Amino acid sequence: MIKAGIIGSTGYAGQELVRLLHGHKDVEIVWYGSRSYIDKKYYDVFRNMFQIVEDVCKDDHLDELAEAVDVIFTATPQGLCASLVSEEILNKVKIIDLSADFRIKDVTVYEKWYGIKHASPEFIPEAVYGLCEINREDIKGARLIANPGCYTTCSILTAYPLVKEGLIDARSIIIDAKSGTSGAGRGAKVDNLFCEVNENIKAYGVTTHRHTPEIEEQLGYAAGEPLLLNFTPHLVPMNRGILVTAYANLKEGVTEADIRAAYDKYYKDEKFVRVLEPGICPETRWVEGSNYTDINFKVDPRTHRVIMMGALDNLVKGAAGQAVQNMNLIFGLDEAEGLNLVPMFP
Ligand SMILES: NC(=O)C1=CN([C@@H]2O[C@H](COP(=O)(O)OP(=O)(O)OC[C@H]3O[C@@H](n4cnc5c(N)ncnc54)[C@H](OP(=O)(O)O)[C@@H]3O)[C@@H](O)[C@H]2O)C=CC1
Ligand SMILES: CC(=O)N[C@@H](CCC(=O)OP(=O)(O)O)C(=O)O
Repeated sequence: MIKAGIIGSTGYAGQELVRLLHGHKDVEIVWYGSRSYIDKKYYDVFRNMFQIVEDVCKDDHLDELAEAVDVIFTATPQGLCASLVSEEILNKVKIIDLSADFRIKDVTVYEKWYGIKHASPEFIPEAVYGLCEINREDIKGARLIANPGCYTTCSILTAYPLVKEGLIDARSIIIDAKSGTSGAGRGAKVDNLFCEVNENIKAYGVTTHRHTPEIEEQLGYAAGEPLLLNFTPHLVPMNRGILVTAYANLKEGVTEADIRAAYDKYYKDEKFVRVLEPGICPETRWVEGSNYTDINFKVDPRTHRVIMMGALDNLVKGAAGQAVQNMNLIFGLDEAEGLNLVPMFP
């Protein structure tokens, strides 16, 4: 049995990790980390866990935690994981970080976009960007995983095959993305109150959102050269879900068949990426509660652009599901163990 500890088990991403790991036959959660609910029963925080989880929430005594578990998930605000990582800890346990601390390879870029000082930049080079469909082999041998987030997973998976195959002008990409409110976390903020979010849709972080350099970096690797793009997120009044609509100029002579062949090449054997039939647009409701990313595209012959579309559940493939997928790879398990979740509706 793999013993797991979750720092930040009482946040939105952390509670989803608890739910998924409970359905995982090879994992036992032995540490429910929290900051605000120490000594409280976990089910008193999340009543869906009544008679399922009897444990109490614990403070994060890292040394004790590292002795007790094989893997630590950090589902905590930016900067926290970086402050915990050390050679000693990594020699004892694997760390799967759901925050952005180790996602960006250039620490000056991280510090500029996040506005915080990185506490352990010496571990950035060894961290593996845990986008399983793209970095599977590297993940298997990793001690430290930078688990990609919701907007970035959806954006990168949606555009990756066309960038990698050189079918689009990679410098012409525009990504318009929408997120449900759980993407903003459980902490109380005026902007996320019901009356602020309900019956409204708004763009935010325009030209400045911290996910922009992460998407640029990863798609830049696929393109074989650095690239710049526009990324505009929107907050929409639903609980879960990310929808990406991305636009790019097609290279001369590229056909619809070329594009479909590229998606097939990268995703036809991928369990968690579903390329939809022609004419069907991805919708968040058809992936909710599951680890799937649904993807499709349409060519506009008038403008000679391709419109790429993707949808996923921000708390599953965009966070906890992807973290479990990474853990499965690291520990040599079936990649889909604990993740055979049928999307729920409504
Ligand atoms: N929400 C989402 O859709 C996604 C989130 N992520 C990432 O996952 C991480 C968590 O996000 P999310 O769950 O939304 O956030 P929440 O605000 O919902 O939860 C944050 C968690 O971190 C804990 N925490 C906060 N500060 C500290 C601290 N100083 N020491 C220890 N624990 C602390 C909180 O504990 P307590 O409750 O006890 O205060 C809580 O359990 C973030 O880095 C986020 O970027 C990634 C992908 C998607
Ligand atoms: C709706 C909302 O506020 N979303 C968050 C992103 C979600 C998240 O937690 O970020 P990561 O995916 O990088 O982990 C934001 O815009 O900052």
